Amino acid sequence: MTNIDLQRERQAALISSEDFAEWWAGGRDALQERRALDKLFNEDDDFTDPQHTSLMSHKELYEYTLAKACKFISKLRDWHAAETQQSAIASLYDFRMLLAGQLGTALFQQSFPLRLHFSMFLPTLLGQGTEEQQREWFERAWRMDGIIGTYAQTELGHGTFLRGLETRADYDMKSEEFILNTPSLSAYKWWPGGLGQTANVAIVMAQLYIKGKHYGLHPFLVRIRNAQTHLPEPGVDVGEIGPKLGLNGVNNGFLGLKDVRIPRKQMLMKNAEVRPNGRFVKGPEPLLTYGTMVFARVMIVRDVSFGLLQAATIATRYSAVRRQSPIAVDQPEPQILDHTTQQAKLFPQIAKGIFFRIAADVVWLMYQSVAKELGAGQRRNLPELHALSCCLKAYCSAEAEEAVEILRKSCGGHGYLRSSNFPQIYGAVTAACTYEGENTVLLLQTARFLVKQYVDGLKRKVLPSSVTYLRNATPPKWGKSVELKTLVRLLEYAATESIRSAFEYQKKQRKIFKSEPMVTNKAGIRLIQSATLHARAFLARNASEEAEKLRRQLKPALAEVLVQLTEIFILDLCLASLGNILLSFPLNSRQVEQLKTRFERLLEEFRVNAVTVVDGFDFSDRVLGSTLGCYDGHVYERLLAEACQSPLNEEPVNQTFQTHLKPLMQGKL
Ligand SMILES: Cc1cc2nc3c(=O)[nH]c(=O)nc-3n(C[C@H](O)[C@H](O)[C@H](O)COP(=O)(O)OP(=O)(O)OC[C@H]3O[C@@H](n4cnc5c(N)ncnc54)[C@H](O)[C@@H]3O)c2cc1C
Repeated sequence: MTNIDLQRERQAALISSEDFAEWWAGGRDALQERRALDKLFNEDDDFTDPQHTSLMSHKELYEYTLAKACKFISKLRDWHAAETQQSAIASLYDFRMLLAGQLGTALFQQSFPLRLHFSMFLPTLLGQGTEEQQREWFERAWRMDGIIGTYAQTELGHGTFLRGLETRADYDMKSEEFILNTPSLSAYKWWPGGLGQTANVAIVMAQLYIKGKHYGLHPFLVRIRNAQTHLPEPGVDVGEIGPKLGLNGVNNGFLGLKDVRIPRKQMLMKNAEVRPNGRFVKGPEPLLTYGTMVFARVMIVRDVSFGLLQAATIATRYSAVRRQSPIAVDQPEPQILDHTTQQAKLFPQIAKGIFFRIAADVVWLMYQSVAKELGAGQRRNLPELHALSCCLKAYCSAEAEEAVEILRKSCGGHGYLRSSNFPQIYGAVTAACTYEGENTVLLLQTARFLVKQYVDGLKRKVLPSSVTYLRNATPPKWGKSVELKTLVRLLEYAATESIRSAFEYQKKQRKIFKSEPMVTNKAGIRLIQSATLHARAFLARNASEEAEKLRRQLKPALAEVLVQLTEIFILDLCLASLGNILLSFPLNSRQVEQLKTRFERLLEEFRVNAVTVVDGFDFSDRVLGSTLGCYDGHVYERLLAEACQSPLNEEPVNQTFQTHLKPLMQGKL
């Protein structure tokens, strides 16, 4: 039987969680298809963990995860082949979503070592291999026929600064081969997922040299382990980098190369070619490389929104079950969900998870249309897409990380237990702040684009749609009540002012420093703030446009709840940006008060539907992997059952009593 408080929450809700689930999944058919797929795995005993993976040793976790991952990929591939007939990239996108989505997470709370093969190795083959190379490698790699890949770029000494990478590939004209070397300790590749004991081929990013002349960084397909024996190939020093904060199923590795030879054809040559005679031929601008990066970043926004909503579901259900501290002296202990401050911790995070994913969907659609334009030789919209994917990846991952921490703490002490699953979720989300472009660096890239657009705006040029607001100098109009469109304009206005001020500051710095990088470095803090505000403005506009659509499309009760969430989301963005807003628009204390009051009222109004909304994300208990967040709300029973599973509880007296405690107490140690 379900916990009585959770039952009451569900009965009192004004919307149906099934309606919500249908909308969230993208329609009835999509929801049913996903559920059918979940069932296929959930009811298969091969995929049931014998114990919580957090109780396994590092080595046990790898071996267990890999075995399960192989069965998973094989079963999923059969299903996917039967279900879909699409282009390679669409297929890959779908497949990648499955791996990171409900199913992948339910089965692998700490991810798994074959993921890089799909998330980085295959997209890079598609993005950077010639058609001939794709024929030779992609088909086989998609089937994993003798190929398990990873992507090796980062080195011990360098990650962000790509020109600093030291691994080199020297072309040997006589044998028509490249000779790969990591010439120093700091040149060792470090971090690639699956590299430790899993992958047998790596795409290695290396500096190309022909007759001693340097031609920049290029991707090389390097066999690192023998396809039959899996032993490292001669000259290859490969291993795993050890336990991490999270994602311990991924088997991240290191790689040293000493005079490793590969045929000329194994440089991925879509963007640049080395001819047999050693002639270097630069291809057209590597536009599709950006495409691969955009793909990966959109995926990350989806991933972090997923992690955030897992955490929000756990914390919201727990807050309905947990009772603590009477609000009025003579009253019984309320559900902690009734404390206003608890609502302020939970509800904005639910809203963020929803609107981050919606933004990722929008950028993915943009990506598809820009990819078509690129095919027709047009690159006009590429810089906008690139900037948007950079700033959303950076902003959403940082916000999601913070949100998961807020949600963990909202569960008090129990949130600190591994069995709550917050540590694993946090480990996965925080990693996204660093990989695929470190967040600060991505925000700086976005800011460069923004300043350029600002300058173009001053010249009255037409600006890309996500930054047209930079040309709109009209201050927001404050009406009697707080309106969404006013809030969006406030954020856009604050972003414009911040970009303007960063631009002016750079101008001043140019009088002091001659070099542009020095100027950028000096203006760094302001530039990052501008990019952050731009992300907020974009997300707010996107959410308000979505709210308009929802009003028209959905049942009124459901639409109303989603509009409430939109308002919570945008008000939260405004309150977080209040300092910047006040620099650009003279809000008086009455208006600020209006914002705060509206926010608090919305929290109160949303309260009745909170549990139903998180139910509507349709996470199974397995996906949540948490003692605190199960659908039936039997939190305390699960906490005790999980504690009893600890290997330390297997025997009544641990042997260290005899060897250490007793001698200590007897003064005999
Ligand atoms: C879980 C995980 C998985 C990974 N998987 C892979 C993988 O599969 N393959 C792979 O090749 N790599 C992988 N990486 C590596 C990852 O891509 C790098 O860690 C990342 O690019 C950051 O580089 P770095 O570690 O050298 O950090 P650094 O660049 O050294 O950053 C350290 C600090 O310096 C700052 N900084 C650096 N440059 C600038 C600048 N220009 N301006 C301002 N500040 C700057 C950063 O903001 C940061 O605060 C993974 C990393 C993690 C954590």
